[in-house]
Amino acid sequence: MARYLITSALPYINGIKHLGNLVGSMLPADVYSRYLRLRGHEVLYICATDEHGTPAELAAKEAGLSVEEFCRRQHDLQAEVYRGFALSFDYFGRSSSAQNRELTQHFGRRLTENGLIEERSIQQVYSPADGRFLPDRYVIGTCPHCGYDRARGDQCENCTRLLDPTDLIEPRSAVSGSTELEVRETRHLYLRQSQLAERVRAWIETKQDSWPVLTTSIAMKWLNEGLEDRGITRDLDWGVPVEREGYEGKVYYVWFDAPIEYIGATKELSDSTGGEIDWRSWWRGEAAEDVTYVQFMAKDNIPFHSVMFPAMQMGTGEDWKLADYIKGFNWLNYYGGKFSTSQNYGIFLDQALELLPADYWRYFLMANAPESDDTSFTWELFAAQVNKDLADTLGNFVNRVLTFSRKRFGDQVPAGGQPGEVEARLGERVAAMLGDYSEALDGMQFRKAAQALRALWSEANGYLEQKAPWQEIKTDPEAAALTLRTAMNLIQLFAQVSEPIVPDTAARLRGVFPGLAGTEDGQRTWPTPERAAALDTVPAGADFTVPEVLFRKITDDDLAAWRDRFGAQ
Ligand SMILES: Nc1ncnc2c1ncn2[C@@H]1O[C@H](COP(=O)(O)OP(=O)(O)OP(=O)(O)O)[C@@H](O)[C@H]1O
Ligand SMILES: [Zn+2]
Repeated sequence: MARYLITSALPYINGIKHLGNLVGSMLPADVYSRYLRLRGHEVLYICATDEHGTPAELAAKEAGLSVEEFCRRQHDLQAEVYRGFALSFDYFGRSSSAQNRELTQHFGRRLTENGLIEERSIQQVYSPADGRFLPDRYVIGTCPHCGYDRARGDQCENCTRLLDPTDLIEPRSAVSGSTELEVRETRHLYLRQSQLAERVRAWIETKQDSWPVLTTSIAMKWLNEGLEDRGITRDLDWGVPVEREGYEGKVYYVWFDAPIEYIGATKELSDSTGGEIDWRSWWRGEAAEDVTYVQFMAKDNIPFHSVMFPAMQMGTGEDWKLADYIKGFNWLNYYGGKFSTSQNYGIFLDQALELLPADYWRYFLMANAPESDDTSFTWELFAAQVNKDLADTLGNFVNRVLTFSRKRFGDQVPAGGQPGEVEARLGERVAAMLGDYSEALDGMQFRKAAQALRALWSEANGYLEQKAPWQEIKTDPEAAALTLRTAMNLIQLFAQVSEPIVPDTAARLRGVFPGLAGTEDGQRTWPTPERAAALDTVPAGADFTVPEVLFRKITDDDLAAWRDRFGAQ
């Protein structure tokens, strides 16, 4: 048994997230966590809402709420939606917590003591029309590197380069649209990343062979462009206060405190258990030496996690746990463009759950995860895969086997004769496919994992077609009984191994054999190849029940209505 610390990029607080956020961070982290738990490992899966920064402040204002109240409500709404998607966080915290404030200030102090934070007088964009200094992302203009005309003052979404607002060509205020911007002098703290660049580079170089190319290439691109010192304070009220004279009305930049919240949330959990779970044992020095720390995020977040956060951790001179693996994702697009919360574009998680239960989405998203490239959600593809893989392959198999067996042999698993050649070969193939599936999950190859799971479902259908118990029963009821018992063992295997990707369905499949040992929470395990090949976990005579139809088909009418509702072109 090993210890795994898993974190997924923190969802920002500005509204319910969309399918892109889910597939690019939380869902793969959940699938991996569930798999590792079934493998018997000790897993701590941590996530939280990212609550600081100007967008939260502005959204609160628009909602007529104090920013504290706005964040509290939005946190609860997000938490509820994630429960709906069966995300198995061990803790879902809040970056505005007292724990995070304390840790962020601690990081600030340590970095200052080590000479890695310095004060600079800078020119900052002030908008007289808005009566305020504009935070970087609230200045919009043309990217000097690639010419993208809606680049934000902190980062160009198009070429991922980090920017300063004053780099932008033809800048304007994102708050009021005003182009009458002034540049005024103000003082801010800078993280001297340039001093840490070589240490970070040396660290990334040790990961070149094992991390996804997407991750290391983005990290290296950043380092090769020259790691510049980065402003880490902002003129805002909402955030972690900077403990320094003259810094009243300034807070730490949201990208400074957000990754620290991975630690903060662990401490929130630790405190909520009265110290029973010791946060230090996951994050500090020797106590955390046996921990494997895996982070999940999409590509825009990779620079912060592969370079800036580790630089901060190293810069403290303390023994913080660094990421052992960073799994990065490309974009999931919705028709022509990127899903976007701020543009209200695509399908949002609450809407998705109104249409269909979580597993339909979870399966589709993992089968189409944007791993090697961007991928697209289309309603047509979604309907086709749900209908074929979930309804026709898995759902139909389960339903046919159980209803037919009940009709001919009653409410217990029929005995039948000894497994023959066909069953032996089936067992071998199933074990091999399970091997592929496990390997894909071990390697965090989620598309491959979903494919391998589908291959197992499909193998079961192939077996049933080949044996055709509805024919066998006419001449050899014993043979039909053997086929059905074997098929029921496949159902039981699916109940075990489908859990990471479609956990609610797995729970319903466990309900098929209510008395079976080892199916309770905390007792479930991952089958060994031998156990999978034997196909004999469910004995003859065991009770079974027939579940309601597992997956409903998406009809042409559904498709038309959903395309219409969400806009699809
Ligand atoms: N279309 C997408 N496909 C895959 N991952 C995405 C997509 N959009 C956002 N993400 C990821 O979701 C995670 C949470 O992001 P966050 O809440 O900050 O939203 P965001 O990136 O600002 O998205 P949006 O642009 O929709 O507001 C991050 O890891 C981010 O990279
Ligand atoms: Zn650009």
